[in-house]
Amino acid sequence: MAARSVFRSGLFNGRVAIVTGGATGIGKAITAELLQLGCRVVIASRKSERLEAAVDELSQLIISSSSASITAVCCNIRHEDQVRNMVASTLRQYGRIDYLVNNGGGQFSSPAANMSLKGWNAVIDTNLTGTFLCCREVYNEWMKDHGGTIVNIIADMWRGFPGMAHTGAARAAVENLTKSLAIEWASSGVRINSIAPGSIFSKTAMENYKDLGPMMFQMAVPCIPAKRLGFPEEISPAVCFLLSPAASFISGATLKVDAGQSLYDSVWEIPDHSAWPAPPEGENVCALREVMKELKPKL
Ligand SMILES: CCCCCCCCC/C=C/C(=O)SCCNC(=O)CCNC(=O)[C@H](O)C(C)(C)COP(=O)(O)OP(=O)(O)OC[C@H]1O[C@@H](n2cnc3c(N)ncnc32)[C@H](O)[C@@H]1OP(=O)(O)O
Ligand SMILES: NC(=O)C1=CN([C@@H]2O[C@H](COP(=O)(O)OP(=O)(O)OC[C@H]3O[C@@H](n4cnc5c(N)ncnc54)[C@H](OP(=O)(O)O)[C@@H]3O)[C@@H](O)[C@H]2O)C=CC1
Repeated sequence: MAARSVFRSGLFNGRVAIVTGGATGIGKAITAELLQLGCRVVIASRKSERLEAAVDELSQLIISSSSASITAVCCNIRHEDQVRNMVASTLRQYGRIDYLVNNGGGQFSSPAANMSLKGWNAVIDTNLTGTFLCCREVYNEWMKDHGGTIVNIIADMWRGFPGMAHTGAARAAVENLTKSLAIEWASSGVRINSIAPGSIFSKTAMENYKDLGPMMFQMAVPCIPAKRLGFPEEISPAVCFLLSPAASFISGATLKVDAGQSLYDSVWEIPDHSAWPAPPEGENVCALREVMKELKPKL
């Protein structure tokens, strides 16, 4: 369960949020914090047993005097009809949608050369097309006429994402989509921003990678200036901030929540090799050869 929110209790009283992937990991922390702030939250993802368990657990956070509530709807964001149903059923239930958090998503780890078209498409459809469908549907059905705020969860793909090239491409595309929609939908009073988390540990995130999971998260630690992993409760306050009136002049932006990881080291090792094309011959190459003779530099 999430730590207590630092925001003013009641900040989101009477507001309604959809959080995709809201039953696990980062999404669960976002849901928990929104509930503590009085929001009525609809969590949406594919697996009904996860949704039910989260509703049972997180409803215990709601104190009797609060306007908060939590309900769930099964939705695979890759399917347009299910996204339409998620939005329509939220509007039937609550009559408004103030916030959309596009958090549902993920990928598998594989060198790009080994990715099948099916695997590539699964990741692009989930993270890019799914996010687009949710944004478009919420906008057309509610936010176009009433305004609202959207936060897209992306990833640390600023230097590419070797080992997860499909998700790097999809998340970079969502960052660009965020900018386009910030302009197209400004006249409706819609703000839209992205959050790019670093390596954030949760049991569900780790288990997605099966046996590789523990090692992947462990390998990331030396590449994080904080020298530790992040946790979902370190992402949710940033989401609440961007949804809140404190961010009323922020749109089309991306907030990195990564302890500086994107500025630092990469887990992807490039083996020593001699495959790179030789430099053009000339006086500088000759001079370097002379100077570095003893060190045997590669040219
Ligand atoms: C390195 C850097 C460290 C970096 C350091 C570590 C930092 C950690 C960063 C963490 C980032 C996170 O996002 S953590 C969050 C993790 N959580 C998630 O990813 C949850 C959601 N993910 C998923 O559901 C799946 O990963 C996803 C592929 C997107 C969807 O799967 P589905 O089964 O629903 O999709 P389908 O349409 O059936 O297609 C699945 C196809 O995908 C391919 N596929 C799926 N898993 C595969 C696998 N392990 N290896 C190869 N290919 C695979 C196959 O082609 C599958 O087809 P067949 O061959 O026919 O089966
Ligand atoms: N953990 C990390 O280090 C980082 C995570 N992220 C991103 O943050 C988000 C949350 O991940 P995290 O909490 O860590 O991991 P989790 O695996 O716990 O969360 C992923 C969530 O997305 C849902 N989901 C996946 N595919 C779909 C789909 N097609 N339709 C609807 N819901 C879907 C899952 O639910 P279900 O299986 O029931 O559908 C699950 O609740 C993801 O987009 C992830 O890629 C980004 C950068 C780093």
